[in-house]
Amino acid sequence: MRTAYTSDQIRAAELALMARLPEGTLMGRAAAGLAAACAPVLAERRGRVYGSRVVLLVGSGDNGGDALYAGARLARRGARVDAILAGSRAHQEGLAALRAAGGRAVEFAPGPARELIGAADLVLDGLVGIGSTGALREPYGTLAGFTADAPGVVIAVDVPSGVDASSGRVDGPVVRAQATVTFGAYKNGLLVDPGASFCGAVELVDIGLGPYLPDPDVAALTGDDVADLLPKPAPESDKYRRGVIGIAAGSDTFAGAAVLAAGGAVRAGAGMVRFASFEEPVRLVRARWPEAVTTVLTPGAERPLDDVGRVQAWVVGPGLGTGREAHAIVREILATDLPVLVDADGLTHVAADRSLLRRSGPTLLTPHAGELARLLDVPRERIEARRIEHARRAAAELGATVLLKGSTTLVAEEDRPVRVNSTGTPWLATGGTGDVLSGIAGALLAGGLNCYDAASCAAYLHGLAARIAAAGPDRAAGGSGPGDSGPGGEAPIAALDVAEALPEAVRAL
Ligand SMILES: NC(=O)C1=CN([C@@H]2O[C@H](COP(=O)(O)OP(=O)(O)OC[C@H]3O[C@@H](n4cnc5c(N)ncnc54)[C@H](O)[C@@H]3O)[C@@H](O)[C@H]2O)[C@@H](O)CC1
Ligand SMILES: [K+]
Repeated sequence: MRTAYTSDQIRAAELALMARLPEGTLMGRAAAGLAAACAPVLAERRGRVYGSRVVLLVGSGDNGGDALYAGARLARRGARVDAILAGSRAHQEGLAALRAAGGRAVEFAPGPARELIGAADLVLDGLVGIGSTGALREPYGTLAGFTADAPGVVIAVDVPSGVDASSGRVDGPVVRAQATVTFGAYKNGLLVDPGASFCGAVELVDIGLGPYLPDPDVAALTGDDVADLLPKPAPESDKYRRGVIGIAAGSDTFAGAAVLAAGGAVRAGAGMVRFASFEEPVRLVRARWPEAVTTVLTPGAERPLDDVGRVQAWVVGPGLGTGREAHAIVREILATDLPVLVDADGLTHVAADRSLLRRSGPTLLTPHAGELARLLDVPRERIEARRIEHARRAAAELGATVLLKGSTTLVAEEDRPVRVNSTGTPWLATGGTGDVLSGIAGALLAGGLNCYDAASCAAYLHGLAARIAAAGPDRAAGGSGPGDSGPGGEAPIAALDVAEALPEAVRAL
């Protein structure tokens, strides 16, 4: 499990640790780790540290102090190090250390700053770290802008300046780093978009904070965690014990969603899939997934699902439509005390009538930002900008587990860390992949996982399967850290490809 924390949590842990150590110890550890991460970057560009050019962007706080001390270490190894002092003050001991090591420091001025950055092999962003509040002020914003054209490598100190460490929010100018060297523990903003997309590869430097950290605010499952959580068939398992998932999806207009949701469930290992819907989706599901047991629902029936048979969990909503008949299906399913996953059109019914969510069984909602905007009556952009906050709020307000889809998918449940998914590829942003995700999560619910684990394992497998489908099985296994997904060398995928790659994803865990 990879865990992450808010700035306040980190600061409290640092204070507790600092109280037991001589002054300056933590910053010394941080700077040593930072310099150690920079040296190979310089060696790669120049053959060695000696003679390379390093520019430090130095803000007025301790983040700048880290950059100055690391710069001093690199200067002692023969790098030419120039610090650009952006704040009204700078960390005095750090500045003295840099000067003593032969480094130089200049006050910010636009022309010279741009020239220095343009000539640097490495730019260290030490403008602000966990002490940042709000959008970058001037001249920090201008300096962040200059780094966009830097020909050298940009490494962020602790957090890319402009990214809010606690939320991942980005409100204005921001440093886009190729790598981020972070101290003590991951910060939420390094794992959650939009912040995560500015971090590059994240390297964690241990400064001894571990014993002082509280329960994490955010957590990311690893492949090992998912392997441990996944229900496994035992020798005595039969299809009922492995979990029967009921899926109510598709309509005569949107029949394809049904095939995709059923495919996700079949390939994710459901013991049995019972599929119930209107005539056209049933015909298509039967043709594509003969494994599914299908029921055509009687239009206008008072209890449309009476003939479906027993299930252990339900998925309702993908492509189901927003009319009266669909509403009756959603209502009947939510009236059971079974675990229910509500997606897509199902969420529209729930947004129009929240009383549907007052139920005895567990509920998993799987909205994208637009659907969550309707559920919470909040503008979509605000949700995109503050994803952790809104996923958490939705879970509390709606009394459900909430899986918020997006470039970093989040799973929120009251009183638990928000889980952030670390797998995926930009190629996943294509129609129908959400329906597959519903089927996977539904199969895991029916298999006995609770909503929180089913949602986070489903998101992980879905992202991994997408990578495998996009990259080909030989290349895609392994590597599942945030920020290391990318479309390089990958090919477009269709939603069913993701379902088909699920067995390979499970094998690769
Ligand atoms: N506290 C500790 O024990 C350790 C802290 N470390 C470093 O210290 C950092 C935190 O240092 P600080 O608490 O001094 O805070 P920062 O250095 O992150 O930033 C605070 C300074 O930036 C200014 N500032 C805040 N928001 C701004 C904005 N939007 N635009 C422009 N200026 C802004 C503030 O006026 C203040 O002077 C960490 O991120 C990490 O890099 C490390 O050395 C490890 C040990
Ligand atoms: K920084």
